[in-house]
Amino acid sequence: MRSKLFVPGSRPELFAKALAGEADAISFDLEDAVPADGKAAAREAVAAFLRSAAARDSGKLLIVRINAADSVHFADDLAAIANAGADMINLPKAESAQAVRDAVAALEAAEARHGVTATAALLLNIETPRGLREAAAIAAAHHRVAGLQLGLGDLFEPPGIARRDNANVHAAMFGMRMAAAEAGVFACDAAFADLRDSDGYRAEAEMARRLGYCGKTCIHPSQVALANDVFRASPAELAAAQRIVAAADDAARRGAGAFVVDGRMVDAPFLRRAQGIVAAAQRERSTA
Ligand SMILES: CC(C)(COP(=O)(O)OP(=O)(O)OC[C@H]1O[C@@H](n2cnc3c(N)ncnc32)[C@H](O)[C@@H]1OP(=O)(O)O)[C@@H](O)C(=O)NCCC(=O)NCCSC(=O)C[C@H](O)C(=O)O
Ligand SMILES: [Mg+2]
Repeated sequence: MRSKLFVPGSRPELFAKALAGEADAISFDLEDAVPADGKAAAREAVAAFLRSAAARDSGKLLIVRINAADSVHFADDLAAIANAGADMINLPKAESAQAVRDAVAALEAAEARHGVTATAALLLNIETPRGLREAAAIAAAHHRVAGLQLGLGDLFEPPGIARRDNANVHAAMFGMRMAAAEAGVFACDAAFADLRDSDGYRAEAEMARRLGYCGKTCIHPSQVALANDVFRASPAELAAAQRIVAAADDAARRGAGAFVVDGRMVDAPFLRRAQGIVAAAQRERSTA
């Protein structure tokens, strides 16, 4: 998931446009992009669209960001979305492992009422000071958790932390990345509000990539190509990874766990990374 494009659930005229674009994932928002008096219509519109053939056959990863577990909208969101066929449910403002388990229990109760078995994975937003402090426990809270999503709007704006200071962004990114790595789930980078600042978007995306994030959130179609470009392995990276994977077969035949490729020692962690790059490129080819 190199690019994850947000579409407000209250703007159904954008749904088909989002599907027609190049984003790997579409995230239908029921939370902050939807005003309180539009929540009911938005959740019905999103649920109906998810059930449509256009959505089902799109090949995109389909995500719904519901409202936070402590909000008055949470139960109604679950009731509408639990059997709509989303690939992932995105829970905002995750703050503790127990709260995540409680949210999963509520989701499973909603699924049971619809007579469906669990299918959607969970993407949890780390976007509060407590959430960042608890991120490793949150990521490991339940086997349905597939990834963590950084939310720098919520994390930085209320306490007045400057986004243009790379050290601030790096600290938050690194903390969440370590938590995701400890739990073995993916990390997705934050939305970026300044639509005119493509250099700023790219700089953050490149920092996220260097930290092992899988992709970056987009809030406008103009950001999708940037994210896809930054998170796609370059031909040189892919070729180097392929050389490592090929050399590993030879090394295994010789009984060697450490070997040299392109002048660098390779052992298990380097091989795992190379295998990941090759597998991602194969997935990209098979869905292109
Ligand atoms: C940001 C927007 C409100 C801008 O909308 P608009 O002014 O309509 O954009 P443009 O006129 O520049 O649009 C150009 C064309 O692209 C289409 N478009 C625009 N946005 C989208 C979209 N998201 N998906 C699909 N298509 C889109 C327009 O219709 C135009 O098409 P055409 O007329 O045919 O040329 C808007 O982009 C928007 O609402 N974006 C999503 C906002 C959102 O969901 N925000 C919440 C998630 S981010 C977040 O919460 C961060 C996190 O939680 C944190 O804490 O940090
Ligand atoms: Mg947020």
